Amino acid sequence: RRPKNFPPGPPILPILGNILNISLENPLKDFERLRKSYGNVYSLYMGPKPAVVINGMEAMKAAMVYKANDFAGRPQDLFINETTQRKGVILADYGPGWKEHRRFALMTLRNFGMGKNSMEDRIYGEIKYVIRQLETSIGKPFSPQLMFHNAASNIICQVLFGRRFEYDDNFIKVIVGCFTENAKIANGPWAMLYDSLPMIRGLPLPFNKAFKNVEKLAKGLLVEHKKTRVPGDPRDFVDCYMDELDKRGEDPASFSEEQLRMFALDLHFAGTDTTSNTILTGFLYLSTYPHIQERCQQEIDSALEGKDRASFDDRHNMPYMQAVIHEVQRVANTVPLSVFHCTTKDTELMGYSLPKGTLVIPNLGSVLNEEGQWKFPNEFNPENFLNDKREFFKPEAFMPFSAGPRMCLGESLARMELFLILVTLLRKFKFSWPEDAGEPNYAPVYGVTLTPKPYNMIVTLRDSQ
Ligand code: HEM
Repeated sequence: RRPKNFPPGPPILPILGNILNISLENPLKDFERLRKSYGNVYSLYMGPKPAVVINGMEAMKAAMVYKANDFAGRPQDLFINETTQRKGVILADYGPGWKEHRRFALMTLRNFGMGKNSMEDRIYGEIKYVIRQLETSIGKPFSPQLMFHNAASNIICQVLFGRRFEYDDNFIKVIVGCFTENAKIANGPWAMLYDSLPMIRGLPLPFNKAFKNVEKLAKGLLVEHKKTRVPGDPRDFVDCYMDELDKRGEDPASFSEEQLRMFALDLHFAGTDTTSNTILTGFLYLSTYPHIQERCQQEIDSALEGKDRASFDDRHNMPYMQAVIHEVQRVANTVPLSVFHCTTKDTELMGYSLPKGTLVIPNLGSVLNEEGQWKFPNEFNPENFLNDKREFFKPEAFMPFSAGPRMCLGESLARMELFLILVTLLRKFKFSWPEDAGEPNYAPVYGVTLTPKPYNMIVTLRDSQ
């Protein structure tokens, strides 16, 4: 039975809780159905463990922003905690170790924004390769999945390790291979069963593969850097962290090499699928909404006239492009259930009582298409981000990066990538839907990140190029 004044939800079965009420393969539709029955804040039992699902902007802000400290924890007893050996930043609990690492990452990423070898340069370094690949595919059906995945991976590698990797490089193949496999396990029924039924955790079941993968990943990650770094002259994020370790000397607090290994893997993981799936969603819509693509191109041509390349600052002269990118993020709903949170103390939300340690699932998708928050909640329409004067504006319900103290740490990098990649490619190429490809299917494949179904597009050089 639910505790007194706990959010309502479907009847709870012994041992199983509510796991039969939701599809373990894709719970999003079930979450929507349950919201209709039980309201914006309801509860589900994953086996014996209660979870509270938060839906809609009002409840999301009430938790993530107005009661930020109460809701900024991360659960510590899930399958994914085991896979990260309780290190890194994404899953770190709310406390001094998380705070120090988050602050360090934000500061380091901000510093990379400036000067020689800036973030923009690092992103352009990779865009060159994307252009080269598109040029070799002119006129033929081309599947962009792998290309954008590798590009996003390489951009974050430029930041972390100061270099990109050829697409068949063994180092990156191992990282990507292990992550892909772990993401599949973490999304699949085995992880859900691991979390719901503690008695099966010691058994030799498929989830054990994920723990082995992480050991394989961490091994050897820093070897090359340690050999080649010049203290005090950092080339990249890893060097900056090592300098910080030197600076801290005997008293490193929460900083350590083990932390750095998991931190780097965290950032690579968080920065790859998210960005690449958003870009893929962008090209899926742009190639099937040619009139929107053309309007973007007209604006790009005029805003960048006489310029070699776009800079992130140019976005201020491109309200339509900005609206399109934000609308892509809205419909992409790339991280639909955010990262799970946890209450840090006994608290209240929308009149319900939530004890300390309650697992919280922020249903970001429910805000991104919430009736009443958007002019056109259920269609792809950049007007959602344009006001009567045709200026770009950002409705409060735009929360693909979540909100509050745990919100995405890579937001500024991600926004820069989306802008520079989309603008540069749209300036040079036209993207069309192949005539024989049938109706486009916009329904994504469910996972920690939503992925568009594989598709082909036809790339041609624009007349003006
Ligand atoms: C379009 C791209 C991206 C989207 C939609 C996205 C979305 C998100 C979301 C929804 C969260 C969870 C926030 C929460 O728990 O409340 C998150 C966390 C995080 N993201 Fe992103 N992200 C993107 C790109 C990136 C990039 C490029 C990086 C790498 C620098 C990154 C690093 C992180 C980290 C480290 C966290 C954990 C923050 C913490 O727990 O304090 N993300 N992101």
